[in-house]
Amino acid sequence: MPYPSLYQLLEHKRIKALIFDLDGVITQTARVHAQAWKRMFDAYLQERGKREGSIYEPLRIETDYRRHIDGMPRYDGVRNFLKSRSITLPEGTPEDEPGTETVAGLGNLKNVYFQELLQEGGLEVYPDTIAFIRHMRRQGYRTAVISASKNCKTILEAAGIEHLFEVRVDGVLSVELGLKGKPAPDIFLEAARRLAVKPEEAAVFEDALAGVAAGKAGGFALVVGIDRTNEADELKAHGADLVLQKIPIQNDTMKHTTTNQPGRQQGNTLPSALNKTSELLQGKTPAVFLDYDGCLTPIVKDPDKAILSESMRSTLQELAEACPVAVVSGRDRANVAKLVQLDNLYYAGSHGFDISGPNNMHTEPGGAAAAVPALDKAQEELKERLQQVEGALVERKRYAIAVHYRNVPEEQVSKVLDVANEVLSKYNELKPGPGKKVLELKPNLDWHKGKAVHWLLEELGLNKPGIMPLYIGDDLTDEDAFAALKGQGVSILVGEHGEETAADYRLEDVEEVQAFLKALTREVKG
Ligand SMILES: O=P(O)(O)OC[C@H]1O[C@H](O[C@H]2O[C@H](CO)[C@@H](O)[C@H](O)[C@H]2O)[C@H](O)[C@@H](O)[C@@H]1O
Repeated sequence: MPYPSLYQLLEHKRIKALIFDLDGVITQTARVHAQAWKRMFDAYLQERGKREGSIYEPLRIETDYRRHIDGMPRYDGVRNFLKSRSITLPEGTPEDEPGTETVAGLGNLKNVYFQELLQEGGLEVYPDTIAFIRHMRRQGYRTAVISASKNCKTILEAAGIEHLFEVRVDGVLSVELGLKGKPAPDIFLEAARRLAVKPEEAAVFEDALAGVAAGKAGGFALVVGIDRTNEADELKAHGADLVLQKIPIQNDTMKHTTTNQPGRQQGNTLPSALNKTSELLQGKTPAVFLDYDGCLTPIVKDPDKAILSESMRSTLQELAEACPVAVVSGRDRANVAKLVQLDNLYYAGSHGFDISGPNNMHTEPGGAAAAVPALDKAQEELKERLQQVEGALVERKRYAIAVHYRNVPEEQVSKVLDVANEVLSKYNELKPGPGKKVLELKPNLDWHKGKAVHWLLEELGLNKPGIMPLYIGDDLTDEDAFAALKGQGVSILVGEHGEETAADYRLEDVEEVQAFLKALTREVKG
């Protein structure tokens, strides 16, 4: 069997978040650090050798630096390397003059040299990593950057890439939180905690030996060793599951699109579903699944004002008399059922966690009840912290919270998102979900609209050759349902959501959805 690719491993291990070391993985600063260390230590060792009449042995980057310094917090690096030369110095304090003969003083001098070298040589990123991060974020992966360096923020800003990471855990924060340096896993675990994922759901990307060891020790699902210095065996020996000299973006991205996510494309390239009802049904009876906002009603500023038109209601009523119809919504189930006001439909609310239907059917197949205490607490904190932000709206559903920012002034949006992410990071029971001008906090469970659709098909006895499942939706959350119906049914995207889609057809807007549903009813009724 061929060696699995990075993308296959990410898919296979159901990874949700990617945590990147900075120096040597994202930015070409690892060798700048190495030069700064060498400059500082060589001068110190030479002077010390002269003073003590001993032989001066310079710092060797390939061995001394890689084994004893690389990836570690600044003062740990000083102490560790000196220990390897049997030298012990007083600790000193962070305020020590650069060059003072203390651990802190030598570390401070190294930082002066690092800043100088950065000024002289400029700052370069690794384009492969940046392209990969951009690509994966578009696929919905969450991203964090970690670094033992206290210069992390400055470097990210100088490179203009700080926006690519939702979470940053750096040398400054590590000191504040008392995190142990690599090879201890603390820094990676803190990043995972802030991303609200478990280590088993995250991949670590590291070039330092101490860093891959830290990823391994943290129990991360995948530790990718980035081999910039021809040390594949060493990286593996320290715990890397996969070693790459460069992150493959071109080929693997193509493979990812064609094998793992078949048929994904831009929404505006899809054929229209209008006037194609008989072609789509292939003589079968449809089972129709409909999203609510943006599909049955236009998107409006106030979620309470997304009222179903009388005419759409009668279209749905007639369709439901001809075949099974379900509304699969991010909204609260009771709320969406009240908006639709038809009792011969099925309703899957809170993104499919809460399902009801005719004859008093009510079930919660995703197992979200355990997340309610976390949702309650998160709701309370969000309401409290966002009440002063103009336009921010916290909408509680039974099994999700929507933090709406559609009406928030542009300059305040990042504040709303920061608060939402911060609250989210406190609860392992919750995970984020994207939407249209909304960030949702959902139960951290493997359940979504696609699973709800499969569950309904099975439960209603619709998993049979004579049935053609049809799903119509406009949002990113509907992509789970589109993907779930691949090869079994037909998916229709309404309008655009800005990302590639797994849908087969498109409809422009709510009017076209209604025209399509009317044609469908005519087709089924004959
Ligand atoms: O799955 P859906 O039925 O499409 O529900 C998704 C979210 O829809 C609502 O928010 C969206 O529509 C609002 C009204 O048009 C709009 O103001 C908001 O910006 C949109 O994100 C609803 O409020 C959420 O609870 C649903 O999750």
